[in-house]
Amino acid sequence: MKKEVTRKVERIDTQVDEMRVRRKDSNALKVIENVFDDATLKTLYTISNKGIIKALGGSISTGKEANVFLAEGEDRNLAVKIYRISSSTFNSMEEYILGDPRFRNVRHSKRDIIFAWTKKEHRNLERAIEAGVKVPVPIISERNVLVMEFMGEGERSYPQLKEAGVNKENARAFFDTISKYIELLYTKANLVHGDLSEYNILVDPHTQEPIFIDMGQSVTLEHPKSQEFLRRDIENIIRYFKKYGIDADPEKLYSTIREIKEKGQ
Ligand SMILES: Nc1ncnc2c1ncn2[C@@H]1O[C@H](COP(=O)(O)OP(=O)(O)OP(=O)(O)O)[C@@H](O)[C@H]1O
Repeated sequence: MKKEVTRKVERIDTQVDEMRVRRKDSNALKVIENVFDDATLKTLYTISNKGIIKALGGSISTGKEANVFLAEGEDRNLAVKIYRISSSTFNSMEEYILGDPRFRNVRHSKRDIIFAWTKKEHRNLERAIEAGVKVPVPIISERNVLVMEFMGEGERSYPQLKEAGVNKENARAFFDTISKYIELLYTKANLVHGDLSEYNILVDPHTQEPIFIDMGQSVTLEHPKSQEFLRRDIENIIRYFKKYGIDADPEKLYSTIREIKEKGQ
């Protein structure tokens, strides 16, 4: 057993090294080193020791505060989101965490905020699923690493809504499902996504089903800015679909969602 674990750990080490070598001459080297600091490598080992990740694959995305990698799981591919400890947007993270009663006891060191943020994304995804919203299934979160279901085919993520071929014929169906998801999140999960746009929604090309992603910043309704965020999410979506002939009133959708919530209380 011990040998097996060592082998897995070595494999991740080699892969990280290979990534470093491959990117040696590029600016991306700095980013890779920022992601795989020693503590993060240790966290990846812990997850690998649990048998969840068998091998780490290529980079899927380098975002403002996190990197997403493909990984080989027990019997399917996984997405591994690693929040960079050296994240530059930490201050805005703090603002979201501090307004959330679920994190009242979190210490305010940068690391603790980032760990809480990772846990928050995991829990938000779980709550979204319970409410009937399609999101990647979270599998484990440890410190700054979140492992989840890979929403893609082969080694490629599903396209973002923006690239998913929305047109005047299919726009209504997309819009209705997305509006329903915003409503379900609010009324059933007590959550507001908080950063919804054509970039944070993937589309399964086989079923044309929208998938919400990036729920680290999603807030509960007690958050002082939850109403502002809900309005903004609705406005972003309505703005996007306007060019495909959907004419919806953001204020009306906002009030409808609030009414459904009040009736259900
Ligand atoms: N579970 C997943 N399955 C497949 N691809 C994913 C998954 N999660 C994220 N991705 C890919 O990684 C990209 C970035 O993910 P996400 O938005 O969660 O990270 P982020 O660091 O917050 O990004 P940004 O800073 O750009 O907002 C997505 O657009 C998507 O292409």
